[in-house]
Amino acid sequence: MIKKNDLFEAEITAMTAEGSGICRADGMAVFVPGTAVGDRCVVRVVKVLKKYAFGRLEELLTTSPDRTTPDCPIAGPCGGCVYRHITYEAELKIKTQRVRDALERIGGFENIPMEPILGAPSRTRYRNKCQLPIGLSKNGEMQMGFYAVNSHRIIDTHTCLLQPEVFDRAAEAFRAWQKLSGESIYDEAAHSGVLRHLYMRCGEKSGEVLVCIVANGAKLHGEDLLVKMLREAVPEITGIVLNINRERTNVVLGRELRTLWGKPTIRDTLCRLEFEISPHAFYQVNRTQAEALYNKAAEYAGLTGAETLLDLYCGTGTIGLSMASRAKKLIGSEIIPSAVENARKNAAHNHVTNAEFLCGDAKDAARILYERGERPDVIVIDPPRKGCDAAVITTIAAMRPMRVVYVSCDPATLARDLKQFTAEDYNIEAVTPVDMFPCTAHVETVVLLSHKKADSYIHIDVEFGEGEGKIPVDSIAKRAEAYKPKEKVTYKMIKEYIEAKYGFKVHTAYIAEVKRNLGLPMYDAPNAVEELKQPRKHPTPEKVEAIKDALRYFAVI
Ligand SMILES: C[S@@+](CC[C@H](N)C(=O)[O-])C[C@H]1O[C@@H](n2cnc3c(N)ncnc32)[C@H](O)[C@@H]1O
Repeated sequence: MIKKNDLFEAEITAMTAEGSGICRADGMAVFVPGTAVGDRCVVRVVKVLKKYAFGRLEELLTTSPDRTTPDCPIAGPCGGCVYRHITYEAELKIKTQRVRDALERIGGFENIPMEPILGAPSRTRYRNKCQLPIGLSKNGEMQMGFYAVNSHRIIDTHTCLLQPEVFDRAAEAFRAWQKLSGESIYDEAAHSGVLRHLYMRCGEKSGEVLVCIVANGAKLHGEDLLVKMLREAVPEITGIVLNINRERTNVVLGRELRTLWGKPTIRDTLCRLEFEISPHAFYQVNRTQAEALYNKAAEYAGLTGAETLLDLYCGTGTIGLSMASRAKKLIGSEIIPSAVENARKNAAHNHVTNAEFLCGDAKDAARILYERGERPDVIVIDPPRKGCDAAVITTIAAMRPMRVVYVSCDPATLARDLKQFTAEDYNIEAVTPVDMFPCTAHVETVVLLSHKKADSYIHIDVEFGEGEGKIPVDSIAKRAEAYKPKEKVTYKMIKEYIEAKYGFKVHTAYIAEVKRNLGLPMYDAPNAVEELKQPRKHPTPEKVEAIKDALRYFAVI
């Protein structure tokens, strides 16, 4: 049995979803970051759990043919680019395999109709947004850059190959201003000091740049000087704003904004539509690949101009709006009110007159639309990482659209949801992985589902509710319940995951507190309830994030 600090020699044979290489020692899987399939290496055991272990690469004995020299000096410690040490060809193969594996193992599908992955034209400088945390070094100097892997330790960084070069210039001007003005730096532990984050957005097509300083206060020392220095160094800047965030939180942006100069938004063009983007608005960070993804979704939607299109989880409406000219009617639905407001504005700004946007949980929105008698011909769904609520899929199936286009950012929850769709009479017609975030572990997938009996179905209208001839809403909930994942995620699993990944322990009560704040069911936490009887401190923001990460990992959220 291997134990911590053991050294062993092994070959990397596969990759985890997070981009670590997998090898075996004493029959146990060991995950080693920074390795590649085909590497033969000496590994030091860092942590041993019941079923797997974590290791550190100590020495590379034989290098994988997939390896390439990382072109970024902080690729290792930063941890953002888990694939910068391998070729793009190899990265795309890994991402394709990840989608295939999830569909086979979780979904139980065979003969998957996979199309080639849509790779990106560039692995560098593709992001149009950055948020750089600011902190103090041990000798009291400002540090700005990225958090080291699994921590809140800032790695001072002057360039990031994922971000446009214009952000580097703006960041340098900001650093120079901080030295001159002496504005204080935020201290997370003490919740004191002013400068928290430098947040920037740029319009790839418009060339506009917005610089947003996130501060623990409503005023900066030397605001005029800041505006002057930024504008002189970066003439592309079209707006400089101050975001006020006085909360003890890991959330980057506060609610309040004050414009220091120029305009508080930027414009960008996506699929021939123009979008006005504020610091708070959701917008795809890789515009070029977002277009590739939307074009594939539009191809799968197969609109002719006669259809009603429903865009569930529509965010600021971008996917649906990009297809609106090819549909008779577009209905978008989204849970965040400000995103719905943005979607309506985006529609008006682009003279789209056949669109309507609703605000609400997808589950309720789908049911309300069903009850209203809407029978969309095509439904596009683009849910968050946790996938769709089972009740959403059940109601979609009751609407019997000809086609469903599922856009997913997590192959595991996609596979789970596709299993339900196929049980609800839908066939998987095509699957295309899309690489939206080269060098990182993320992969998006677009799937086309079509109704199994599209040519021969009888249309039955069903009324939800109580009374004769109506279907009780309860029965939908029961049907949906049957599709919920069966494996029970225990507190122990969450604790083990966090200890392995972050190196610290968390109380059951902390997990329970985070679950309760997220509105998750608490029935499986008798110990947590006991522990909560004792007065206890609340988890630190770092622990809250670690717990949420674990809940996401186990697909609880
Ligand atoms: C992956 S984003 C997709 C956004 C949009 N389709 C786009 O491409 O820009 C998922 C969206 O689902 C929304 N969302 C999350 N949970 C939801 C729910 N339960 N009901 C409705 N919308 C939800 C999020 O606010 C977010 O805008």
